[in-house]
Amino acid sequence: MATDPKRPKLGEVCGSDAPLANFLSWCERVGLTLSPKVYVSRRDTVAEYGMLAKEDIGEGEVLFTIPRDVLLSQDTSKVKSVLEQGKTSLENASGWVSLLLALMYEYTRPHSHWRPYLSLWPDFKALDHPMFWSREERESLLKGTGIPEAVETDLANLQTEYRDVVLPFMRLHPDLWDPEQHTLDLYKSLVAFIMAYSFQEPLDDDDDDDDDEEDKVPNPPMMVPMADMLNHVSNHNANLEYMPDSLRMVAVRDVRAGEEVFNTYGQMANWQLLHMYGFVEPHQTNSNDTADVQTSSIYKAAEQRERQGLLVEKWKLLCEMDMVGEKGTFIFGKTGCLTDTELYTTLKILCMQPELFVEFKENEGWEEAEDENEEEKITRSLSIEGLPALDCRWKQILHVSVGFTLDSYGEDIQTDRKLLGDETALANLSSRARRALHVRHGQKCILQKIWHLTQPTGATTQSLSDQS
Ligand SMILES: C[S@@+](CC[C@H](N)C(=O)[O-])C[C@H]1O[C@@H](n2cnc3c(N)ncnc32)[C@H](O)[C@@H]1O
Repeated sequence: MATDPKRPKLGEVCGSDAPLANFLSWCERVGLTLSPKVYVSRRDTVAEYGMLAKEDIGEGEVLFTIPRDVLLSQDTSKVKSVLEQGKTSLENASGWVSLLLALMYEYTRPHSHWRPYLSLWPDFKALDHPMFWSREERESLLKGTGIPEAVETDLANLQTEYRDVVLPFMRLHPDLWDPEQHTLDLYKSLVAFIMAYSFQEPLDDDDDDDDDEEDKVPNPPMMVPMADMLNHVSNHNANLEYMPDSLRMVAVRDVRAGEEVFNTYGQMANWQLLHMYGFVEPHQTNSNDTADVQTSSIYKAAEQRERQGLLVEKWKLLCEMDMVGEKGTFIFGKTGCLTDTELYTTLKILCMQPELFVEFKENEGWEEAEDENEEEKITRSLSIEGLPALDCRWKQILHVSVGFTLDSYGEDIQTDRKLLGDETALANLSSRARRALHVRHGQKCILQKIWHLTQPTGATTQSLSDQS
């Protein structure tokens, strides 16, 4: 391939980083093209490797292009045909097993086609997702955040998957895999690595049909060299586009020379960032931060209003309508409720007069004509601006359930806030404790706001910092 005279020389961009220089040469050989306006570096980035702008970049400019055959997936790995033959036995809930087997194979094969890329992967010992913390650490630092429960599920699933699906498959192919080398520990590290470094191509929009949206099987994850060098912030400036023959990273706004190029890993709340990627953004800057209220807390709060009444029947109907569930949650973001239709329907039914509820059940739904602006009305009424004007019975249920949620954390918001304001105390915290603090505090800020806005009218207005 001819050398582009505008391209920065390898030594210029990588200093003494031989693995990076090797990876960039490989990129040239396989046709992965990098704009001369960007470079990969470990300096001046938020975390290890990242991409920086060498010159000003305009919105819409392509930063790099990756041909599809450079992607590392179950469809491009050397073991592709074996995985395809065993497809039925490899089907599993997560849909990750085939990629995991492909990665275990390529990662431990000295002459893998992707070796220069694989050599750039971080040391797996450095991965610090909560799945590598002790259970006690998770319970004490992350109580109430939803992470301990999510991690327990992950760990149980990956162990079952390895024992029941992966091990039997490897034993059928001793020429390709060896359980002594491809251990449960390696499998677990690769699960965490896929969580943090893989990409999942969105499903085609063309056959968008709301009815079977839930039946659609998502695309399996894949590894995308170069794209996975980019760090994430919610206020990102680049985005990966999926083209028929290639993938390309495109600037979504102007980037000044010297600035880091940030991809987006999706609209990620801090609990999701910590769970899947092992890091957090400060709550103030993470516009996607959220907090959950368990549907069971709404039930408990409704019980205070309607001990003997129709509550059980109403809840059963809400379950049948898929508005609530045993482990369901209502999600609140910085602008209000994000699961607004579900919460609106729940509150409406819970607060319905008995005669109306009977009528509602008989009619199998609302009698009133479908309002075209209904969705907008619902979103507005459960937004931060709309909450104070909500029906006082709805507000009471929300207020009490949010109070239960705030009580479910290990410590109150003032304790967290004090710690965050004390630089010395903060510096003395372990990195895990610090990241956990950011997750908890962000969630509590959102919940406390909802708690405040749903206070019964006429209640003495306490200042936000007085509330627990
Ligand atoms: C797709 S990789 C990005 C490349 C990574 N920096 C590297 O050198 O391998 C994702 C990982 O980068 C780190 N990361 C990404 N964005 C970050 C951020 N804003 N703050 C801290 N760490 C970040 C996290 O460790 C995350 O698991």
